[in-house]
Amino acid sequence: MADSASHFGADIAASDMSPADAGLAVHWSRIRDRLKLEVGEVEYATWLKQIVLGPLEEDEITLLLPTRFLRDWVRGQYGDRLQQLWMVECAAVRRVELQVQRQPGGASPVVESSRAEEPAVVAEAPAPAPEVRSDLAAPLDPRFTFDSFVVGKPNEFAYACARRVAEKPSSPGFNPLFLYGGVGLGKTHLMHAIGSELLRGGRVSVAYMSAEKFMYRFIAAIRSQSTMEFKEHLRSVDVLMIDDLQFLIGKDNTQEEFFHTFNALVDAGRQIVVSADKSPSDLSGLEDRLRTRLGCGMVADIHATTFELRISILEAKAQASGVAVPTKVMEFLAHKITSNVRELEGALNRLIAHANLFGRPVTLESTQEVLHDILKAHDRRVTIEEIQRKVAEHWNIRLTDMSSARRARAVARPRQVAMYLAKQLTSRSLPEIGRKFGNRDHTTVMHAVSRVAELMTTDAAFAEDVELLRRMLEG
Ligand SMILES: Nc1ncnc2c1ncn2[C@@H]1O[C@H](COP(=O)(O)OP(=O)(O)OP(=O)(O)O)[C@@H](O)[C@H]1O
Repeated sequence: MADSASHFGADIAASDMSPADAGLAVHWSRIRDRLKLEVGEVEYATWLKQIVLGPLEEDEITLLLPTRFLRDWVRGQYGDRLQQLWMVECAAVRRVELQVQRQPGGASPVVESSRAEEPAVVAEAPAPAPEVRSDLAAPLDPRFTFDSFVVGKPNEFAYACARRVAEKPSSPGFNPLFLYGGVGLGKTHLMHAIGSELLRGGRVSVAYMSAEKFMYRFIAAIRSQSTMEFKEHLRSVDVLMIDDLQFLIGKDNTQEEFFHTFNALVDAGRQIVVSADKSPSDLSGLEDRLRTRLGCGMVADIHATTFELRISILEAKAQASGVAVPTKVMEFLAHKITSNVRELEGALNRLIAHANLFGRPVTLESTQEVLHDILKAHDRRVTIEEIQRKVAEHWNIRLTDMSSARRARAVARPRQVAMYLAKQLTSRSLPEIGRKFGNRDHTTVMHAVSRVAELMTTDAAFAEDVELLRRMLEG
């Protein structure tokens, strides 16, 4: 720990660390470790090592770079990734701002904001980009293997296709392999797994890069007048994998270049693997001829995770970490964090780091404490209309009776339950709730809330009904 504390200190703009700064430093350290793994030591040392953590203001974290050139380059190449990593790592951060750090001694403020005078990133990209020639592709993350990929209903087809390509690249019907699905569902993981598997078998050359990187590398090659080398290099690989193809939408020249590379490779019997957030036919904004070609091989989608898959993923990741995570905690997380695997994994990693750091077991209570910010962000916002609909369905009454003047118990009791749940599950005030129930007075709502609470203590079946409704509404 002493080691990492001094390491953080060196990377924080202010020298005195408040507890909030220390928390940010821990987040930043994890993000840097992750980036290092993703981009490799050399690229990290060249471009990212010099970033210094700046202040968090509202939901915007500032990262400082020593020169304008570096700032623009980092923004162009890694801006989105930094933003994604921060959002997953720290729920308080929604935006990342990259700024130039002024040298101390001048009268100017410590940082120079430059959003308004934003030059196009590409326009300021470095003239000769040495790695365009030497290191075109991004390194593969050694953790993203087929073995570490948890298979379930939502991803079994994509997994099977990926395995097939890794075993027999360029098989008819599987070229190109087009993987698509929402954010953080495992597309990149599967692509890296294909690459690692192929490299393990030797004899093939594999190039993996994000579409965004493809674009920057292409533009850098134009600037350094090395497009021929760029083209030749890409056309010499056995397997080309391009991640997040949606980034090419609207980038006509780069699309054109990709289209030609694509054709040259497929015609030469090489394998292409592409990922995107939508299917080829839904990627409007891509040139038609490219879309058509992308859809010509195997198109496999990764669906949103199910509860069962989330549990299996948590089990596998917890087991790999060596930290005991109770089933109850996994069920709680799988229930609460449904958006994507990246967030689920981030939450689990935080719990594990916490348990290791303090030598305490993971419990439901510690989970709620350690993850309070993430859990808050995932709290479902239930509306009064949803509550009214569910309650009306449950007792088989008309939705309009939620606001009608009818006082028969068969109608009045469900209405009271809906008011009770509206008070429990939303942040609406009593008068606001009253208004949604046919302009009733707030005292009527107050009466309904206490009546339902009272009945729940005396009538077990009724209490069960209300609890069931609450669970359904909380999602
Ligand atoms: N089925 C799975 N088994 C194990 N880990 C998974 C699975 N699905 C996703 N992950 C993990 O979730 C994280 C996010 O996955 P990945 O980066 O592959 O998502 P993605 O679909 O490429 O997202 P994006 O659209 O943001 O590029 C990774 O750490 C990955 O290892």
